[in-house]
Amino acid sequence: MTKKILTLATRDSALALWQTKHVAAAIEARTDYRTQLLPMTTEGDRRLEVTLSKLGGKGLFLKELEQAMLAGEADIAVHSMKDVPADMPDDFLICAVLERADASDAFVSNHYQSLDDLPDGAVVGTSSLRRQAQLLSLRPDLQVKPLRGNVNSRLQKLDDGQYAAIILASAGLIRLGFEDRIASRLTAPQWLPAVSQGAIGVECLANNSQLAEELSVLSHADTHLCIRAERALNLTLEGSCSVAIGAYAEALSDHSIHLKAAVFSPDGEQVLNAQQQGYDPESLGRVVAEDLLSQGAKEILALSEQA
Ligand SMILES: NCc1[nH]cc(CCC(=O)O)c1CC(=O)O
Repeated sequence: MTKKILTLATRDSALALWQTKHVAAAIEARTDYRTQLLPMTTEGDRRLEVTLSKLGGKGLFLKELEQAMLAGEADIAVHSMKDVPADMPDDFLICAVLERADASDAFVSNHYQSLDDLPDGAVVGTSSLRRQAQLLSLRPDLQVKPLRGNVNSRLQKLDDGQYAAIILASAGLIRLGFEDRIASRLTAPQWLPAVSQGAIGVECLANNSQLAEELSVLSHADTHLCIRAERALNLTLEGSCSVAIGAYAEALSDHSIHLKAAVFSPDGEQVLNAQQQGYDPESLGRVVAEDLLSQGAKEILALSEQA
């Protein structure tokens, strides 16, 4: 019998293609399916050079891929979980989350080893309010300047000399073969990544429960638990990637999860922290979010919406 072919919808950026080929290889190794890719340009990609930080978290990297699944042109879509909004439309579900890679942010510079090495008033590139806020909370003297585009074009802008340093996700750099550009890692608990950073997810139609079941073998149990906790936190905070929320969950040896999260004002002057350990990822995320809300997170996140 010939094997059935699964069509994987993907964005057409270098990073998205790497991630989708990674998922395709796992599917071919662990299921009876063969695979083909359907690369697409999403609205998020078209706006990448302009206004993304305002639009992030609204699923602008997903819509075209989801439409391809509804139209029967694709069976699944592959995403950076970081780009998947916490509240998914009812028609879709995440059927697998692969083992998380390095979740840290990377400090990338051609002249300096770390944040502490930067001279007074140095220009650092990022368009993420979360990264901006953490930079300024640690180093209020720095000048944070916008930096947009895909990973390759952001590195090019650093090399052009517009910035003393830039901040990118370590996972994206490593996947594209740029690990040697990482001068140092900004790691938890001192520095928190975005919700779901470093994790790749597979989305399918909610009514395709057979496929969802078959693809669940791709999932990494501990990663999936951690991502569920972080996403539950985001949902309760009504966060998107355009607001300054940092979160990082870790699975412990007794199968519990530890979740640490923070909410920042865009200028980094206000920082709320919360952390908790628990077994149920959804209630853990909610409890940590409620702790942050009781400390005034709503008011601080409202500052992000205006920024
Ligand atoms: N915001 C875009 C985005 N979405 C996922 C990654 C990197 C890979 C990942 O975090 O899984 C990046 C690039 C970056 O933030 O530097």
